[in-house]
Amino acid sequence: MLELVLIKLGGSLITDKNQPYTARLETMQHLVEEISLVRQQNPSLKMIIGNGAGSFGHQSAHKYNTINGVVCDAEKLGFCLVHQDVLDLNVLLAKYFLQAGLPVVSLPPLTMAITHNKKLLKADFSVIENCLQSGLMPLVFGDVVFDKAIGGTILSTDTLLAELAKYFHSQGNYQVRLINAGNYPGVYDQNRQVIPHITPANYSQIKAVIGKSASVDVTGGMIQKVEEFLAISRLGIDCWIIDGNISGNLVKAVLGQPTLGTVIRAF
Ligand SMILES: Nc1ncnc2c1ncn2[C@@H]1O[C@H](COP(=O)(O)OP(=O)(O)OP(=O)(O)O)[C@@H](O)[C@H]1O
Ligand SMILES: C=C(C)CCOP(=O)(O)O
Repeated sequence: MLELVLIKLGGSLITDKNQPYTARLETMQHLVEEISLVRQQNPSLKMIIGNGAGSFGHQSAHKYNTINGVVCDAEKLGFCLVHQDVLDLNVLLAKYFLQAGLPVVSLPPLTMAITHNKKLLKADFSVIENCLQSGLMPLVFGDVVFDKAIGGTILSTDTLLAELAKYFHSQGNYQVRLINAGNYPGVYDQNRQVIPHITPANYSQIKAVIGKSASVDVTGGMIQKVEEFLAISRLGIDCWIIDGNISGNLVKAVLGQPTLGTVIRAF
């Protein structure tokens, strides 16, 4: 069995979500160093990296209401501007990976996925497969996508990584896990204590305390994330939500060692 870890570097972590268009460059560099350490310690582990849009794409996506459709000329221009914003942030991150000697290839989801009324309709992940087979690291991100019903919308990194996790899990030769590193220590309960485990069995008691992002965010914040991850956890894909600011946390989580945070699993 090959081990595949999908890693989301949250927009809340790699940008300051309360300051439009403000990247956290030192944090990016540090996260890249951690992923570099993982590769040194386990060269056979496959990784797919995804980065959130943070205070880049969420700003323009909010301004143009892109998630709800792309019909008029202003919305069409908005679609292109959002795409450019997510590319701009992704380029900053990609450069750190390449400087560290990690073979990442930036792959815009716009070119691989189509939705219908915001739900994934078709996806072609062959380029991601080819990357993994060639020993390269696919680097994806939340993006605009064409939508058969409403013209265009937003596909979040969380949704894309969950789809990719399902896709590779269904092939049967990968043991798949997902790690979400953010600017939060995990999922909080009503007393701001981190909930260690979320399962389909305890979710109904926890749900009420999980909400949207406090910043400009069009893709649903923590509640959307937890529900995406809960859905794939039912297939046996374990998902961790961890604090990416704590040095060494990402390395431990990706290598499968005990890590502080919230784990979402089937039981
Ligand atoms: N119970 C909760 N526990 C933790 N965070 C919560 C909770 N309820 C709401 N939130 C909010 O959700 C935010 C996390 O969602 P957000 O989508 O901003 O994260 P991200 O994936 O890192 O960012 P991006 O979407 O830009 O990639 C937190 O910063 C917090 O404001
Ligand atoms: C806002 C855009 C374009 C992408 C959102 O992706 P996310 O930051 O992973 O939720």
